[in-house]
Amino acid sequence: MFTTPTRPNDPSVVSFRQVSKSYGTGAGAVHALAEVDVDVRRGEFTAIMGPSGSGKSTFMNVAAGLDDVTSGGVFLDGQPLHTMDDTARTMLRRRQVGFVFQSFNLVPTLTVAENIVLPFQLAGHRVSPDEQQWIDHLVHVLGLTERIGHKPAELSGGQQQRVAIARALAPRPAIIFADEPTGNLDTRSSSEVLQLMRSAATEYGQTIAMVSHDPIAASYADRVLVLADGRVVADHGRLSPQQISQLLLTAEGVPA
Ligand SMILES: Nc1ncnc2c1ncn2[C@@H]1O[C@H](COP(=O)(O)OP(=O)(O)OP(=O)(O)O)[C@@H](O)[C@H]1O
Repeated sequence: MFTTPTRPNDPSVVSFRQVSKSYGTGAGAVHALAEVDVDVRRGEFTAIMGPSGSGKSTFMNVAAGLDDVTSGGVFLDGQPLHTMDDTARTMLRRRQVGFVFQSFNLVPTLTVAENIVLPFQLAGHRVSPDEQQWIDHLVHVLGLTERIGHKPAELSGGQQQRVAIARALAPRPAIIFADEPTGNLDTRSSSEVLQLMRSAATEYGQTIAMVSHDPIAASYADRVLVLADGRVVADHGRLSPQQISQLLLTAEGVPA
């Protein structure tokens, strides 16, 4: 029915084909996503913006296979999430999706090193020498070498988020979803974290989709998507914070 799924060499990592997601039925139904057709392109850093309730979290949850669609097709790295069962989606997510959250979500009892290799352990996968080299490289470029044996509570917020980014990048997933990654950080740590995500896309070709309300954060992205009432109402290349603020003001006034 949906004929253009992504494949590993395709330019899209996530494809939405006429995706709708509703909560409830009848007059009281909420259409969190309404016939969304969009691709998240490989190697790009995409910002997903929009007012509260516009569907950003739903977009991310559906794209990551955490939530079912009501109708339409969702492809993640060429795999049709909408036809897969929970177990298959979980396996795919463990291999191909990294997450970075506002609240860092590190395991408090584990060291930095142990947190970073956690995705490998959850997938029941032993870290190969090549993967260990990559992890060592990430730890170095993310400035975590001195902190490798520390627990999260002994780190600043910015350092904790850098650990979360290392953990997300370590398995080289097809895509990293970042949900307000700078929401709990001061200005300086925010710009460090955003610059690191920017570099991950430019230098490693890492695909990143970031949900954010912040025009400054979104100005680091290659592409800015704006949702309103469950629809994509704007789709732009790189923009300045001022242009993004203006875009949000306009987009919020766009009828669904
Ligand atoms: N589990 C649910 N049950 C019912 N309605 C829901 C549920 N989850 C989300 N919604 C509704 O779907 C719409 C989109 O919600 P969503 O959380 O995706 O928006 P958002 O853009 O991420 O908002 P915010 O910026 O406030 O986090 C909202 O109207 C919300 O109330």
